[in-house]
Amino acid sequence: MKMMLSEIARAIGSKFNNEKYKDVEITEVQFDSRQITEHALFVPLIGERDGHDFLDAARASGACATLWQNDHELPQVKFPVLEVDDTLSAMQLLAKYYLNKVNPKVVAVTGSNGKTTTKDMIAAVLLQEFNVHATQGNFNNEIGVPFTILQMKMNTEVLVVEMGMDRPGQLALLSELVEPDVAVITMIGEAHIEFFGTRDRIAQAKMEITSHLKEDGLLVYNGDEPLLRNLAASLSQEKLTFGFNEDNDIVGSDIHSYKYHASFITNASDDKFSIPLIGGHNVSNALAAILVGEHYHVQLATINRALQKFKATENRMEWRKGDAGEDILDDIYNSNPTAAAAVLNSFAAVPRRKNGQRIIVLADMLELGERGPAFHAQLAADINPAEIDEVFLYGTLMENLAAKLKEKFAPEKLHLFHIDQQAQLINQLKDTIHTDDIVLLKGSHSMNLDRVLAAIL
Ligand SMILES: CC(=O)N[C@H]1[C@@H](OP(=O)(O)OP(=O)(O)OC[C@H]2O[C@@H](n3ccc(=O)[nH]c3=O)[C@H](O)[C@@H]2O)O[C@H](CO)[C@@H](O)[C@@H]1O[C@H](C)C(=O)N[C@@H](C)C(=O)N[C@H](CCC(=O)N[C@@H](CCC[C@@H](N)C(=O)O)C(=O)O)C(=O)O
Ligand SMILES: Nc1ncnc2c1ncn2[C@@H]1O[C@H](COP(=O)(O)OP(=O)(O)OP(=O)(O)O)[C@@H](O)[C@H]1O
Ligand SMILES: C[C@@H](N)C(=O)N[C@H](C)C(=O)O
Repeated sequence: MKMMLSEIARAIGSKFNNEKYKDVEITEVQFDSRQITEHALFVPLIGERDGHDFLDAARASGACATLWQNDHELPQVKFPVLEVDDTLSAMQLLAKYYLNKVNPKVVAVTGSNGKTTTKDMIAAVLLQEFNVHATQGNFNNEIGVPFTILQMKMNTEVLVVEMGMDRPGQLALLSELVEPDVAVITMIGEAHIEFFGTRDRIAQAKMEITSHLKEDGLLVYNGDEPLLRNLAASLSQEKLTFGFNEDNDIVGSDIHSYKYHASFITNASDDKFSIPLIGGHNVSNALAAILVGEHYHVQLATINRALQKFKATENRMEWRKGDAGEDILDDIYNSNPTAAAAVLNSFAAVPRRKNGQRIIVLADMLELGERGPAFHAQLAADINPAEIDEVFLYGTLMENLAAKLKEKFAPEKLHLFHIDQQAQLINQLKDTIHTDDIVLLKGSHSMNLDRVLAAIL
């Protein structure tokens, strides 16, 4: 971006500490002093710590102006300070101003699972024909979405923005901020169900993404989810569905999941598609991306090529090489019951290497509320001793799955380890894993499987 401070002040209804700063040029907006480059407007946010305490660090890194919450004592500095009531709200207001100034088409993506992957697929498809800016990583909340918008280049034609939520009302706020031209809902699972109680309420919260969908906008959603079909029925805007049931607008079929890719066909053409991720769930994500690509008149053959070579964000079913030579399927970004079941079935379909074993490492799935223990036990349905040779379960909630598996399978049938301490898990894995093994790692973000991964890479 490139904006003068005077324009920014007007956009957020703020005032300067000194008019002489009005022509200071801003090319970056950043809330973290550790990430600042230069010509940045620093936005001090209040979290566990107070960002206002890092103004000196921000200036040392190249910040040339700062917002300042007016309930904090003004800094006595010869430096542009723009006072505001709330720095996060001001950043959101500035993002909305900048979005209107650049005026790209906006594709907003949400869903219990698959947001980041589907966002990456859509961005790869639209990049074939447009200047695209997309959410980096998983920056998908009330901080991440405005931050993503403010990172956009002035020549952006399409913004592909991921929107996450874990409470009602959050997606309505983000929908109002971006006013999507296209809204995508990948699926409804159990992510964060602790804060909703039922999948119905999760679906209602996800549908908030359409609260500010443009009148001539489009909703693309998973038509295999009855909750979404029911909620979408009353929407006035155009709707398109994707899925595997015949009553969808685009139907995936003839799915083959291999080690490094999955292939499928659709009812849209005779073309065979291939994506560099495994599992039917990723085919579902690709179907959504095909619909969005076609909506923006990208040729099907071009869409196909883009999907074949798209790069997924790390820790999403990413194959890595372990230090013993084993193949590790890294799916550690997050976990919840539907995602875990989907990945377990995809992993079980990956052929063992010669003389090698299939090993799974599952860590607790968090934010599932009082049914958390039952959700963990239910994963036993997706673990078959004929397909899985070693099972490592990590975390207190995984005790429920361990108990269920012991109930189902005699010890000699299934090598099962339930471990509470991460250090012990690492040691046992190091003792167990051999060169020709394939290993799946999956668990909630807060279980920090990244440390386990780092120890065996
Ligand atoms: C508040 C904040 O900005 N935190 C970011 C900060 O973490 P840190 O621990 O440093 O924050 P503090 O609270 O200690 O510090 C307060 C501020 O001070 C700044 N600061 C600190 C130290 C310093 O030396 N200099 C500083 O300037 C600091 O930046 C704070 O602003 O830094 C981390 C590393 O950069 C950031 O990761 C952290 O960001 C928080 C987590 C955040 O929300 N970031 C968004 C950009 C984001 O989108 N993060 C996503 C995860 C989003 C997510 O979980 N989504 C959910 C669904 C949505 C739920 C929503 N309600 C929610 O709670 O998020 C999902 O399921 O996907 C990501 O990181 O991937
Ligand atoms: N459509 C889907 N249905 C079920 N599980 C999925 C689907 N897409 C992805 N997953 C699983 O969820 C994991 C996370 O995928 P991704 O990061 O794309 O989802 P997300 O919605 O962005 O997650 P988060 O809410 O944690 O940000 C994947 O590695 C895979 O295991
Ligand atoms: C960070 C938060 N939105 C989230 O993803 N929680 C999961 C369940 C976790 O932290 O593991």
